[in-house]
Amino acid sequence: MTPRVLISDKMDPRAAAIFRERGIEVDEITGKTPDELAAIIGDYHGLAIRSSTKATARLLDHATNLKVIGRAGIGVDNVDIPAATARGIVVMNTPFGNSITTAEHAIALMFALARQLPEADASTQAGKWEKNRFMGVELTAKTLGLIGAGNIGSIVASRALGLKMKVVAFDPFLSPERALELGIEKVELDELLKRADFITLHTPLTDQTRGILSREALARTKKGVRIINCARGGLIDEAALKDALDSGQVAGAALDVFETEPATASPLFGTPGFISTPHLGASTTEAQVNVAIQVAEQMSDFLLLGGVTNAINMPSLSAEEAPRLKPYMALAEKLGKLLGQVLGDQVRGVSIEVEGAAAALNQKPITGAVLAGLMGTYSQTVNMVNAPILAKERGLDVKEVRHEREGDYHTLVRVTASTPTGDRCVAGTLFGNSAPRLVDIFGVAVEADLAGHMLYIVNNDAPGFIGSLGTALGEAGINIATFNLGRRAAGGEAVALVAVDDPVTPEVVARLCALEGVREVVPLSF
Ligand SMILES: NC(=O)C1=CN([C@@H]2O[C@H](COP(=O)(O)OP(=O)(O)OC[C@H]3O[C@@H](n4cnc5c(N)ncnc54)[C@H](O)[C@@H]3O)[C@@H](O)[C@H]2O)C=CC1
Ligand SMILES: O=C(O)CCC(=O)C(=O)O
Repeated sequence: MTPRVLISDKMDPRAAAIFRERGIEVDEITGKTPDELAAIIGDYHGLAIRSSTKATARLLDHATNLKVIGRAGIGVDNVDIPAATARGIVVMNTPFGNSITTAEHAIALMFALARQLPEADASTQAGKWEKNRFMGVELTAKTLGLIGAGNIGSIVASRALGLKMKVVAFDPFLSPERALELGIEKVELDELLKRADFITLHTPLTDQTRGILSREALARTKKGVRIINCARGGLIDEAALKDALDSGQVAGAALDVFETEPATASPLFGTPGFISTPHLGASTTEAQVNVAIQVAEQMSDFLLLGGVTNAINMPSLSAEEAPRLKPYMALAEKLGKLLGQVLGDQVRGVSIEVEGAAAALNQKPITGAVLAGLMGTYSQTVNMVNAPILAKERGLDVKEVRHEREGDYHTLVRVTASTPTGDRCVAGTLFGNSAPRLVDIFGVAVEADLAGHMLYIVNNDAPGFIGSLGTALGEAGINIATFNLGRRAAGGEAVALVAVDDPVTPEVVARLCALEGVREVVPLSF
């Protein structure tokens, strides 16, 4: 059967041309409402999008034939990845095609802020010739504070250094070696806020980065700072930014992205010193050609040949290895995700050991899956293919160890993370050669399926704890699906892995932390 692809956002015509050349039927239907899209999505095997289409769980419920979503761009926050994964839909992005363009937009906005270009243009074209009204600032010798020094952030850094600026960066995952290579200084957020004359944001929107420029953070900035956001709305508290512009704490702000898009109204509009563009970061001919060609090639390869490139939710694989390796990679990714969610930016290195039956397999995809799971908790551009390169760039020390002998399990994958406070180890096996199971978490034996929403809880082993935990979750309306317990010794440290039916909010986490004997609570999702 001929595959059919729907292009539902405005995309360079080369994408449609490639699909047609490769024998795929393609429709370009843009500007549809979610309901209109839901009514037609069932006819398609591929969906090619930019940022306007929201691939929600509701839309995907109607996508009965959909096999692949291709994002012509980087951020996949408009795609419900767990919902796509649950429905077996591969989600791909094009991690590097628009990064130079987006970095250039950030630099353009920095110049626009420094010289008040939009206001000066409007005034001049209104016939006012207000030469004395517009006094700018030089960029040379000023300090640029980068929040996020990944792909785009590092390009911004190189351009800023060319402008003779000093660049400081806050990025917990930036290694000192990489910072040195980029010629920038790695600092803590507070230090950046104190020192930066300009701040530019280049992180994904995650639970850790949401509101990173909060009201409190804005209050700690150098007075007269200028702020640029070409990453994602939600990184800055927009109401607090408005107040900071009004008070003069922030001299200028340029936003390409907003908490709610399209942003057709905002209290920021019309505020002196405020500049905005309608999510134009990636909008150059060059970037749009790059991402359109790349997404169409990747999606065609997948639909016609089964080739997987730049997938967010699936490892790249050859046809013969796939069936044997797939359950191991699912296990490895879950172990990496578990470590990433519990240990965050503490992980300096990982050792991946395969034992028993696992030792007979190609270890690279298993390592790739561990790294993709680990780094996927803080980067949207990481996938099976680029995880080892990114790990190297970030100075993550990766070791692979193979033990042919069998231990307690006929097959085992063990991942040990080295952190400044010591090594932390998790291990899993396959039940029935296919079902991943966690069997060891930080030295405590358990037997747990890592799936859906979970809670990792460390508590003092004491009578009554399980009851109070169940009551607290029940009061929050959260249903427990499964409960796994383990402990180092009676009366010592105990670990609970609780699968729950719904995500656990930070408020509920805070309530659980307050229960007697609780030492740590981390919400997990798989
Ligand atoms: N305005 C636009 O049109 C465009 C926006 N973007 C957005 O730009 C952002 C960055 O993209 P890339 O550089 O390609 O991503 P990337 O994944 O290469 O880099 C993100 C960086 O953020 C860092 N990071 C993660 N959590 C952090 C935290 N809590 N604090 C500080 N740093 C943290 C990561 O370590 C990483 O170095 C993404 O959100 C992407 O969607 C990308 C292209 C176009
Ligand atoms: O496609 C676009 O215009 C937006 C690009 C973007 O935000 C991204 O690639 O993350």
